[in-house]
Amino acid sequence: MSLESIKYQRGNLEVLDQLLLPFQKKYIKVEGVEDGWKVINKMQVRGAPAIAILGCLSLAIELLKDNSSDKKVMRQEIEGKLNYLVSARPTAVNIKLAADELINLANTLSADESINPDEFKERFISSIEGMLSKDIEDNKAIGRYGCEAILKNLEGDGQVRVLTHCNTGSLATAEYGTALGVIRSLHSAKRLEHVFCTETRPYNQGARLTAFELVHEKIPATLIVDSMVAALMHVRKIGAVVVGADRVAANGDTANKIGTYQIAIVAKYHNVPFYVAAPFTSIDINVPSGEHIKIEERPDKEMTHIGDRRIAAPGINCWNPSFDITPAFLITGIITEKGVFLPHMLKTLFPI
Ligand SMILES: CSC[C@H]1O[C@H](OP(=O)(O)O)[C@H](O)[C@@H]1O
Repeated sequence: MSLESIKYQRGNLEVLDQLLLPFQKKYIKVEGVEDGWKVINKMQVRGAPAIAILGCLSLAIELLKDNSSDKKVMRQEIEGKLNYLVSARPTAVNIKLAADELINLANTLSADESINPDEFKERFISSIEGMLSKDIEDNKAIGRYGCEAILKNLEGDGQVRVLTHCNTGSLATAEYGTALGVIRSLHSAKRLEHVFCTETRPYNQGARLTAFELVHEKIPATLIVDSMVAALMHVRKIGAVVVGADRVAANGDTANKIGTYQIAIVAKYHNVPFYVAAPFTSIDINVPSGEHIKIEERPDKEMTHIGDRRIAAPGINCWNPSFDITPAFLITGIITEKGVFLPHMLKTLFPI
Protein backbone atom coordinates (compact mmCIF):
# COMPACT_ATOMS: atom_id res chain seq x y z
CA MET A 1 0.00 0.00 0.00
CA SER A 2 1.65 3.27 -1.10
CA LEU A 3 1.70 6.33 1.16
CA GLU A 4 -1.56 8.29 1.29
CA SER A 5 -1.08 12.04 0.81
CA ILE A 6 -4.81 12.74 1.28
CA LYS A 7 -7.26 10.97 3.63
CA TYR A 8 -10.92 11.67 2.87
CA GLN A 9 -14.30 10.42 4.06
CA ARG A 10 -17.31 12.67 3.47
CA GLY A 11 -17.17 15.31 6.20
CA ASN A 12 -13.55 14.59 7.16
CA LEU A 13 -10.37 15.61 5.29
CA GLU A 14 -6.74 15.23 6.38
CA VAL A 15 -3.42 15.73 4.58
CA LEU A 16 -0.06 14.16 5.29
CA ASP A 17 2.25 17.07 6.24
CA GLN A 18 4.99 16.57 3.65
CA LEU A 19 7.24 19.20 5.25
CA LEU A 20 7.86 16.70 8.08
CA LEU A 21 8.67 13.71 5.82
CA PRO A 22 10.55 11.42 5.87
CA PHE A 23 11.14 11.72 9.61
CA GLN A 24 7.58 12.20 10.86
CA LYS A 25 4.23 11.02 9.43
CA LYS A 26 1.67 13.52 10.72
CA TYR A 27 -1.79 14.17 9.29
CA ILE A 28 -3.34 17.65 9.49
CA LYS A 29 -7.11 18.20 9.58
CA VAL A 30 -8.44 20.43 6.77
CA GLU A 31 -11.77 21.97 7.83
CA GLY A 32 -12.43 24.25 4.89
CA VAL A 33 -11.08 26.42 2.08
CA GLU A 34 -8.92 28.62 4.32
CA ASP A 35 -7.10 25.53 5.63
CA GLY A 36 -6.90 24.19 2.08
CA TRP A 37 -5.27 27.35 0.78
CA LYS A 38 -2.74 27.34 3.63
CA VAL A 39 -1.58 23.70 3.32
CA ILE A 40 -1.17 24.16 -0.46
CA ASN A 41 0.66 27.49 -0.20
CA LYS A 42 3.01 26.19 2.53
CA MET A 43 3.60 23.02 0.44
CA GLN A 44 2.47 20.75 3.24
CA VAL A 45 0.69 19.10 0.35
CA ARG A 46 2.16 19.57 -3.13
CA GLY A 47 2.17 18.06 -6.60
CA ALA A 48 -0.11 19.35 -9.34
CA PRO A 49 -2.84 16.65 -9.09
CA ALA A 50 -2.79 16.50 -5.28
CA ILE A 51 -3.09 20.31 -5.07
CA ALA A 52 -6.22 20.23 -7.26
CA ILE A 53 -7.82 17.32 -5.41
CA LEU A 54 -7.06 18.66 -1.91
CA GLY A 55 -8.19 22.19 -2.82
CA CYS A 56 -11.53 20.99 -4.22
CA LEU A 57 -12.10 18.57 -1.32
CA SER A 58 -11.57 21.46 1.12
CA LEU A 59 -14.47 23.19 -0.65
CA ALA A 60 -16.59 20.02 -0.41
CA ILE A 61 -15.94 19.89 3.35
CA GLU A 62 -17.09 23.49 3.71
CA LEU A 63 -20.14 23.07 1.44
CA LEU A 64 -21.34 20.04 3.42
CA LYS A 65 -21.64 22.32 6.49
CA ASP A 66 -23.42 25.06 4.52
CA ASN A 67 -27.17 25.17 5.36
CA SER A 68 -27.94 27.82 2.77
CA SER A 69 -31.25 27.21 0.98
CA ASP A 70 -30.46 29.66 -1.83
CA LYS A 71 -28.74 28.04 -4.84
CA LYS A 72 -27.74 31.39 -6.32
CA VAL A 73 -25.91 32.36 -3.10
CA MET A 74 -24.21 28.93 -3.02
CA ARG A 75 -23.13 29.30 -6.65
CA GLN A 76 -21.66 32.72 -6.01
CA GLU A 77 -19.76 31.53 -2.92
CA ILE A 78 -18.45 28.47 -4.76
CA GLU A 79 -17.00 30.64 -7.53
CA GLY A 80 -15.30 32.98 -5.05
CA LYS A 81 -13.83 30.12 -3.00
CA LEU A 82 -12.51 28.26 -6.04
CA ASN A 83 -10.82 31.40 -7.38
CA TYR A 84 -9.26 31.87 -3.95
CA LEU A 85 -7.94 28.29 -3.91
CA VAL A 86 -6.43 28.73 -7.39
CA SER A 87 -4.39 31.67 -6.03
CA ALA A 88 -2.50 29.42 -3.55
CA ARG A 89 0.16 28.49 -6.17
CA PRO A 90 0.19 29.86 -9.74
CA THR A 91 2.08 27.38 -11.94
CA ALA A 92 0.27 24.04 -11.75
CA VAL A 93 -2.84 24.16 -13.95
CA ASN A 94 -4.81 21.22 -12.53
CA ILE A 95 -6.60 23.23 -9.82
CA LYS A 96 -7.49 25.97 -12.33
CA LEU A 97 -9.00 23.45 -14.76
CA ALA A 98 -10.87 21.74 -11.91
CA ALA A 99 -12.18 25.12 -10.70
CA ASP A 100 -13.41 26.03 -14.20
CA GLU A 101 -15.26 22.71 -14.49
CA LEU A 102 -16.81 23.04 -11.03
CA ILE A 103 -17.93 26.62 -11.67
CA ASN A 104 -19.63 25.42 -14.86
CA LEU A 105 -21.31 22.62 -12.88
CA ALA A 106 -22.49 25.08 -10.21
CA ASN A 107 -23.93 27.35 -12.92
CA THR A 108 -25.80 24.41 -14.49
CA LEU A 109 -27.16 23.12 -11.17
CA SER A 110 -28.15 26.62 -10.09
CA ALA A 111 -30.02 27.31 -13.32
CA ASP A 112 -31.90 23.99 -13.29
CA GLU A 113 -35.12 24.69 -11.40
CA SER A 114 -35.85 20.99 -10.97
CA ILE A 115 -32.83 20.73 -8.64
CA ASN A 116 -33.31 21.79 -5.01
CA PRO A 117 -30.45 23.09 -2.76
CA ASP A 118 -29.83 19.68 -1.14
CA GLU A 119 -29.56 17.98 -4.53
CA PHE A 120 -27.31 20.83 -5.69
CA LYS A 121 -24.94 20.11 -2.77
CA GLU A 122 -25.07 16.33 -3.22
CA ARG A 123 -24.29 16.47 -6.95
CA PHE A 124 -21.57 19.08 -6.50
CA ILE A 125 -19.83 17.25 -3.65
CA SER A 126 -20.06 13.88 -5.45
CA SER A 127 -18.43 15.44 -8.51
CA ILE A 128 -15.46 16.54 -6.38
CA GLU A 129 -15.22 13.13 -4.67
CA GLY A 130 -15.01 11.54 -8.13
CA MET A 131 -11.68 13.34 -8.68
CA LEU A 132 -9.95 10.94 -6.24
CA SER A 133 -10.80 7.70 -8.05
CA LYS A 134 -10.36 9.27 -11.51
CA ASP A 135 -6.84 10.44 -10.63
CA ILE A 136 -5.85 6.94 -9.50
CA GLU A 137 -7.32 5.43 -12.68
CA ASP A 138 -5.47 7.99 -14.81
CA ASN A 139 -2.19 7.28 -13.04
CA LYS A 140 -2.49 3.52 -13.57
CA ALA A 141 -3.13 4.15 -17.30
CA ILE A 142 -0.16 6.53 -17.48
CA GLY A 143 1.91 3.77 -15.84
CA ARG A 144 0.86 1.21 -18.47
CA TYR A 145 1.44 3.48 -21.46
CA GLY A 146 4.73 4.79 -20.07
CA CYS A 147 6.01 1.27 -19.37
CA GLU A 148 5.18 0.25 -22.97
CA ALA A 149 6.82 3.34 -24.48
CA ILE A 150 10.06 2.98 -22.52
CA LEU A 151 10.35 -0.77 -23.17
CA LYS A 152 9.76 -0.45 -26.91
CA ASN A 153 13.21 1.18 -27.17
CA LEU A 154 14.80 -1.88 -25.50
CA GLU A 155 16.11 -4.95 -27.33
CA GLY A 156 14.81 -8.30 -26.05
CA ASP A 157 13.35 -8.63 -22.56
CA GLY A 158 16.13 -6.82 -20.76
CA GLN A 159 15.69 -4.41 -17.89
CA VAL A 160 15.96 -0.63 -17.98
CA ARG A 161 17.60 2.03 -15.83
CA VAL A 162 15.45 5.16 -15.44
CA LEU A 163 16.12 8.60 -14.02
CA THR A 164 13.44 10.80 -12.47
CA HIS A 165 13.33 14.27 -10.91
CA CYS A 166 11.33 15.70 -8.01
CA ASN A 167 8.37 13.73 -6.61
CA THR A 168 5.57 12.55 -8.82
CA GLY A 169 4.33 9.59 -6.79
CA SER A 170 1.56 8.90 -4.31
CA LEU A 171 2.68 12.02 -2.43
CA ALA A 172 1.95 14.21 -5.45
CA THR A 173 -1.33 12.61 -6.53
CA ALA A 174 -4.29 10.68 -5.11
CA GLU A 175 -2.15 7.49 -5.37
CA TYR A 176 0.35 5.62 -7.58
CA GLY A 177 1.73 8.73 -9.27
CA THR A 178 2.53 9.92 -12.75
CA ALA A 179 6.24 9.58 -13.61
CA LEU A 180 6.70 7.48 -10.48
CA GLY A 181 3.63 5.54 -11.63
CA VAL A 182 5.52 4.64 -14.81
CA ILE A 183 8.42 3.50 -12.62
CA ARG A 184 6.03 1.43 -10.45
CA SER A 185 4.62 -0.19 -13.61
CA LEU A 186 8.12 -1.03 -14.91
CA HIS A 187 8.94 -2.54 -11.49
CA SER A 188 5.72 -4.60 -11.43
CA ALA A 189 6.55 -5.88 -14.93
CA LYS A 190 9.99 -6.93 -13.59
CA ARG A 191 11.62 -4.77 -16.30
CA LEU A 192 13.11 -2.12 -14.03
CA GLU A 193 16.81 -2.60 -13.26
CA HIS A 194 17.29 0.62 -11.25
CA VAL A 195 15.92 4.11 -10.64
CA PHE A 196 18.10 7.14 -10.13
CA CYS A 197 16.29 9.94 -8.32
CA THR A 198 17.62 13.47 -7.97
CA GLU A 199 17.51 15.16 -4.57
CA THR A 200 15.69 18.16 -6.13
CA ARG A 201 16.90 21.20 -4.25
CA PRO A 202 15.78 23.35 -2.53
CA TYR A 203 12.64 21.59 -1.17
CA ASN A 204 14.29 18.15 -1.61
CA GLN A 205 11.22 16.37 -3.01
CA GLY A 206 13.57 13.68 -4.35
CA ALA A 207 15.71 13.05 -1.26
CA ARG A 208 12.80 13.35 1.19
CA LEU A 209 9.74 12.13 -0.74
CA THR A 210 10.64 10.04 -3.82
CA ALA A 211 13.40 8.21 -1.95
CA PHE A 212 10.86 7.59 0.86
CA GLU A 213 8.31 6.11 -1.58
CA LEU A 214 10.92 3.94 -3.36
CA VAL A 215 12.43 2.60 -0.13
CA HIS A 216 8.92 2.01 1.27
CA GLU A 217 8.15 -0.24 -1.71
CA LYS A 218 11.63 -1.80 -1.99
CA ILE A 219 12.14 -0.49 -5.54
CA PRO A 220 15.90 -0.53 -6.36
CA ALA A 221 17.00 3.09 -6.38
CA THR A 222 19.94 5.43 -5.92
CA LEU A 223 19.75 9.05 -4.83
CA ILE A 224 21.96 11.51 -6.70
CA VAL A 225 22.61 15.22 -6.25
CA ASP A 226 20.95 17.40 -8.95
CA SER A 227 24.35 18.31 -10.44
CA MET A 228 25.31 14.63 -11.03
CA VAL A 229 22.94 13.89 -13.94
CA ALA A 230 25.49 14.51 -16.73
CA ALA A 231 28.22 12.53 -14.97
CA LEU A 232 25.79 9.64 -14.37
CA MET A 233 24.75 9.53 -18.04
CA HIS A 234 28.43 9.56 -19.03
CA VAL A 235 29.24 6.45 -16.95
CA ARG A 236 25.91 4.53 -16.95
CA LYS A 237 23.51 3.67 -19.78
CA ILE A 238 20.23 5.31 -18.75
CA GLY A 239 17.31 3.91 -20.77
CA ALA A 240 14.98 6.86 -20.19
CA VAL A 241 14.24 9.94 -18.14
CA VAL A 242 10.63 10.29 -16.96
CA VAL A 243 9.41 13.40 -15.11
CA GLY A 244 6.08 14.95 -14.17
CA ALA A 245 4.49 18.22 -15.19
CA ASP A 246 2.75 21.15 -13.58
CA ARG A 247 1.48 22.68 -16.78
CA VAL A 248 1.92 21.47 -20.38
CA ALA A 249 1.33 24.17 -23.00
CA ALA A 250 -0.52 23.55 -26.28
CA ASN A 251 2.76 23.15 -28.20
CA GLY A 252 4.11 20.62 -25.66
CA ASP A 253 6.47 23.00 -23.79
CA THR A 254 6.33 21.80 -20.17
CA ALA A 255 6.58 23.59 -16.82
CA ASN A 256 8.00 21.26 -14.20
CA LYS A 257 10.19 21.37 -11.12
CA ILE A 258 13.27 23.58 -11.43
CA GLY A 259 16.14 21.53 -12.83
CA THR A 260 13.98 19.61 -15.32
CA TYR A 261 15.12 21.79 -18.24
CA GLN A 262 18.81 21.08 -17.68
CA ILE A 263 18.13 17.35 -17.29
CA ALA A 264 16.36 17.45 -20.67
CA ILE A 265 19.39 19.17 -22.24
CA VAL A 266 21.77 16.56 -20.79
CA ALA A 267 19.46 13.74 -21.93
CA LYS A 268 19.42 15.15 -25.48
CA TYR A 269 23.26 15.33 -25.48
CA HIS A 270 23.44 11.67 -24.34
CA ASN A 271 20.62 10.45 -26.67
CA VAL A 272 18.50 9.39 -23.69
CA PRO A 273 14.72 9.44 -24.39
CA PHE A 274 13.07 12.13 -22.22
CA TYR A 275 9.40 11.62 -21.29
CA VAL A 276 6.91 13.83 -19.50
CA ALA A 277 4.21 11.86 -17.66
CA ALA A 278 1.06 13.88 -17.02
CA PRO A 279 -2.72 13.42 -17.01
CA PHE A 280 -4.87 15.56 -19.33
CA THR A 281 -5.71 17.61 -16.21
CA SER A 282 -2.14 19.00 -16.44
CA ILE A 283 -2.47 20.12 -20.07
CA ASP A 284 -3.42 23.77 -20.59
CA ILE A 285 -4.52 23.99 -24.22
CA ASN A 286 -5.27 27.71 -23.74
CA VAL A 287 -1.59 28.49 -23.25
CA PRO A 288 0.15 28.47 -26.66
CA SER A 289 3.71 27.90 -25.42
CA GLY A 290 5.95 27.81 -22.37
CA GLU A 291 6.82 31.49 -22.19
CA HIS A 292 3.19 32.23 -21.27
CA ILE A 293 3.33 30.04 -18.13
CA LYS A 294 3.75 31.95 -14.84
CA ILE A 295 6.66 30.53 -12.82
CA GLU A 296 6.16 30.65 -9.05
CA GLU A 297 9.03 32.12 -7.04
CA ARG A 298 9.33 30.80 -3.51
CA PRO A 299 10.84 32.38 -0.34
CA ASP A 300 14.64 32.67 -0.06
CA LYS A 301 14.48 30.72 3.22
CA GLU A 302 13.76 27.51 1.30
CA MET A 303 17.26 27.91 -0.22
CA THR A 304 19.21 29.43 2.67
CA HIS A 305 17.96 26.97 5.30
CA ILE A 306 17.37 23.26 5.70
CA GLY A 307 14.64 23.17 8.26
CA ASP A 308 15.67 25.83 10.78
CA ARG A 309 19.41 25.44 10.13
CA ARG A 310 20.97 28.13 7.94
CA ILE A 311 23.28 26.75 5.23
CA ALA A 312 23.90 29.91 3.16
CA ALA A 313 25.87 33.03 4.04
CA PRO A 314 23.64 35.64 5.70
CA GLY A 315 22.98 38.57 3.38
CA ILE A 316 23.40 36.68 0.07
CA ASN A 317 20.74 37.38 -2.56
CA CYS A 318 18.69 34.39 -3.78
CA TRP A 319 16.70 33.52 -6.87
CA ASN A 320 14.25 30.70 -6.15
CA PRO A 321 11.98 29.85 -9.13
CA SER A 322 10.08 26.69 -8.24
CA PHE A 323 9.75 25.56 -11.89
CA ASP A 324 11.36 25.89 -15.30
CA ILE A 325 10.19 25.32 -18.86
CA THR A 326 11.39 22.39 -20.96
CA PRO A 327 10.87 23.19 -24.65
CA ALA A 328 8.92 20.61 -26.66
CA PHE A 329 11.87 19.77 -28.95
CA LEU A 330 13.68 18.24 -25.97
CA ILE A 331 10.71 15.99 -25.11
CA THR A 332 10.49 12.53 -26.72
CA GLY A 333 6.88 11.98 -25.75
CA ILE A 334 4.12 13.05 -23.40
CA ILE A 335 2.68 10.05 -21.54
CA THR A 336 -0.98 10.56 -20.66
CA GLU A 337 -3.88 8.35 -19.54
CA LYS A 338 -5.03 8.30 -23.20
CA GLY A 339 -1.70 7.26 -24.68
CA VAL A 340 1.74 8.64 -25.51
CA PHE A 341 1.84 11.65 -27.83
CA LEU A 342 4.49 13.66 -29.63
CA PRO A 343 4.48 17.14 -28.08
CA HIS A 344 3.31 18.90 -31.23
CA MET A 345 0.36 16.47 -31.57
CA LEU A 346 -1.28 17.61 -28.30
CA LYS A 347 -3.34 20.38 -29.83
CA THR A 348 -4.99 17.89 -32.24
CA LEU A 349 -6.41 16.04 -29.21
CA PHE A 350 -8.59 18.93 -28.06
CA PRO A 351 -11.81 20.03 -29.78
CA ILE A 352 -11.36 23.39 -31.53
C1 LIG B 1 2.58 14.73 -10.44
S1 LIG B 1 3.28 16.07 -9.59
C2 LIG B 1 3.73 17.19 -10.78
C3 LIG B 1 4.83 18.15 -10.33
O1 LIG B 1 4.57 18.87 -9.08
C4 LIG B 1 5.84 19.05 -8.39
O2 LIG B 1 6.03 20.38 -7.97
P1 LIG B 1 5.80 20.78 -6.39
O3 LIG B 1 6.48 19.72 -5.59
O4 LIG B 1 6.44 22.15 -6.28
O5 LIG B 1 4.31 20.82 -6.23
C5 LIG B 1 6.88 18.69 -9.42
O6 LIG B 1 7.07 19.75 -10.35
C6 LIG B 1 6.18 17.52 -10.08
O7 LIG B 1 6.79 17.08 -11.25
